[in-house]
Amino acid sequence: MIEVVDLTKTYKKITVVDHMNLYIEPGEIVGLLGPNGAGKSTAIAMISTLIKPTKGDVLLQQKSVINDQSALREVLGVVPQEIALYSDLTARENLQFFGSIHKMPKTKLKERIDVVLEEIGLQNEQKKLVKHYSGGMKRRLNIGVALLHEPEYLIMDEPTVGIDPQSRNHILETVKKLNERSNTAIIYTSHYMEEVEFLCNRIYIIDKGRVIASGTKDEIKAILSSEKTIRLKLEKPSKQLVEDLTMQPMLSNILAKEAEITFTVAKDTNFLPMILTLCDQQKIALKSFQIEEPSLEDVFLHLTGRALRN
Ligand SMILES: Nc1ncnc2c1ncn2[C@@H]1O[C@H](COP(=O)(O)OP(=O)(O)OP(=O)(O)O)[C@@H](O)[C@H]1O
Repeated sequence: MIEVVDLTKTYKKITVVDHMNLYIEPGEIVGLLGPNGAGKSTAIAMISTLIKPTKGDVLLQQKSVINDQSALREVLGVVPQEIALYSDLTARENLQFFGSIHKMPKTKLKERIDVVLEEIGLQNEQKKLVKHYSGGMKRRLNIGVALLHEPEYLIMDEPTVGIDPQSRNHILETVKKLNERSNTAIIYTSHYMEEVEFLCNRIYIIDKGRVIASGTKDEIKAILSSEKTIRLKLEKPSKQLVEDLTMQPMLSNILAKEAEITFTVAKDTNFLPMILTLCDQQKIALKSFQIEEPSLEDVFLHLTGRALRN
């Protein structure tokens, strides 16, 4: 098990990771969900011992790895947010180069490269130069590099940023299969709620360097058990209606996106007559209204008053 205890990082008096506590057990997928700048990358740079914490500790099997990283490096793979590949080499050559850093024996390395190319779905493209790869293929190879030494734990820092939806799905499926087939434990950071919901057994919601909620999806959503989320679909966007809704004390977390408005209300509130009256007064056609299951996005909004993504 890897444990993070009161992990803190301060740059020039600004605390960007603030007494963070979390753990990951063998074989599980844990999500760190938070908006840009929440401190996720800084936290995982400390967990993977790339930077030193100002305070706190990282433990592997209850032993600190801050001053002696060797045991952690053997069992941990890190997929950085930035692509770290040689673009004038092929995929196979990149894997050979990074494998040689791990000082793996030649035959073992060849075996691992074949397995990894299969895991990331690049067998047929392995002889292409990386500079001719799509963004999604580069991201997959970036993951492959971290898998060469068969890590028990893998940290992935926003591995789907900046790629098309199809490549994104491919990466999500790769991560899921990797966990199922090899039982690799994964710490997955993202600001995409859908990815974290799809992949993770447990989730830590991070904001301003702090863990503001943690648990299974159901445990986290239970934070909102006394509220319901409503989605209104209008014929066309209405600024006036959004303003009027904002004035209603029974509604909170009002978000408008084009002709859709969402808000939360206490579970037993009868809000519908008020909405119908407002639409009637302003001659707004209401296409539909739905009561929704709360999402992790709603929990974030409830806890911080801000949306996860702007
Ligand atoms: N070396 C540094 N010196 C000063 N401030 C830093 C440094 N590294 C990070 N920060 C600040 O720490 C905060 C957290 O950054 P971090 O990259 O960890 O967030 P994040 O959640 O990973 O966001 P993103 O998804 O944008 O990478 C940001 O405000 C950032 O500007």
